Amino acid sequence: TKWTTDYLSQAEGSKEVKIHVSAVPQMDFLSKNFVYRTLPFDVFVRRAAEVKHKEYFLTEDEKYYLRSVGEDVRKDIADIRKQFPVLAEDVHIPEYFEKEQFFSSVFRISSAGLQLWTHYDVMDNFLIQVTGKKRVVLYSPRDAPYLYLSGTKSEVLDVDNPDLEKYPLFVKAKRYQCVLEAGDVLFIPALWFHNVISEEFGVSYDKTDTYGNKDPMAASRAIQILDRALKTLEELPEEYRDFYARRMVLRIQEKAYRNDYG
Ligand SMILES: O=C(O)CCC(=O)C(=O)O
Ligand SMILES: [Fe+2]
Repeated sequence: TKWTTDYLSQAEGSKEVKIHVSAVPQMDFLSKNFVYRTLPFDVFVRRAAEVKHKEYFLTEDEKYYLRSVGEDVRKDIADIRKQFPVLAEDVHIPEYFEKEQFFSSVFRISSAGLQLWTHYDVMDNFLIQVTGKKRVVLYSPRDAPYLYLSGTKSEVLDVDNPDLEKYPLFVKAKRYQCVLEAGDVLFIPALWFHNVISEEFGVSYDKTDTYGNKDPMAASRAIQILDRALKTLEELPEEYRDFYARRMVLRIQEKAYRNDYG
C-alpha cells in the first residue's frame, strides 16, 4: 500500500532508466514491435500508470515495461539493492533459500495490458508481486517440443488465441495459470516456461537463485557440440544421415534422459 505512484517517483527520483516502449500490448521478439527508450524514473512511473499519454514516443496509448539491469549491462547483474536502494529498504525478501544461492533481483514495472512473451530462465525464481495484478501462464519444460522455441522464447505469442495452422502441436502443451495480486509470491522453477500479462499497472520484482551457473554453461556448450555433430551429418547422403540421426536420438535418450519421466 505504501508503493503509490507518488511515493515511487519521489523515492528514486529522476535517475535514468532504460525501458521497453510498445505500441501494442503484446510484445513480439520476432518482429521487434517495441523500441528501447530512456526516461527519468519518476516520469516513467507516471507514464506507466496512465492509459493515455500527453507526451509519448510512438502512440498516445503506448505501453511501458521496465526490467531493471545492472549498472554495466554486460558485467553487472540486476540487484534491486544497488539500483533502487531507497525502495529496496522497504523490501523484506522471504528467506526461502541460502544467501549464497542468490543470483539477481530484477525490478519490474509494467503498464496495464502489457504482455511478455513465453520464455524460460535457467535459474529458480521467486516472482514477488508488490502492487497491481498479473496473470501468469506456465508450461512444463517437458512440453518444450510443443512450444516452437526460438532460443529461450516461444514463437507462439498469443497463448490465448494461438494460430493452430502455424503451430499445430501447441494444443498438446498443458497450460497452468494463476493470477498474482499484491502480496503474492510465485515460485517459478528453473526451465519452466512463463507468459506474463499485467492486468493492472504494477510493480514486482523477482529474485533468482541458482545451483551456480555452471550447469547452464555446460548446457549451452553441449548444444554447440550437438550443432557441430549435425553439421557433420550433412556430409552423408540422406538415407545415411536419417539412419545415423535416429541412432543419435536413441543414444541421447538412453544416456541422458531421466528414467522416471516415462
Ligand atoms: O513479471 C514479468 O513481467 C515477467 C517475470 C519474469 O519473466 C520472471 O520473473 O522471470
Ligand atoms: Fe522470466
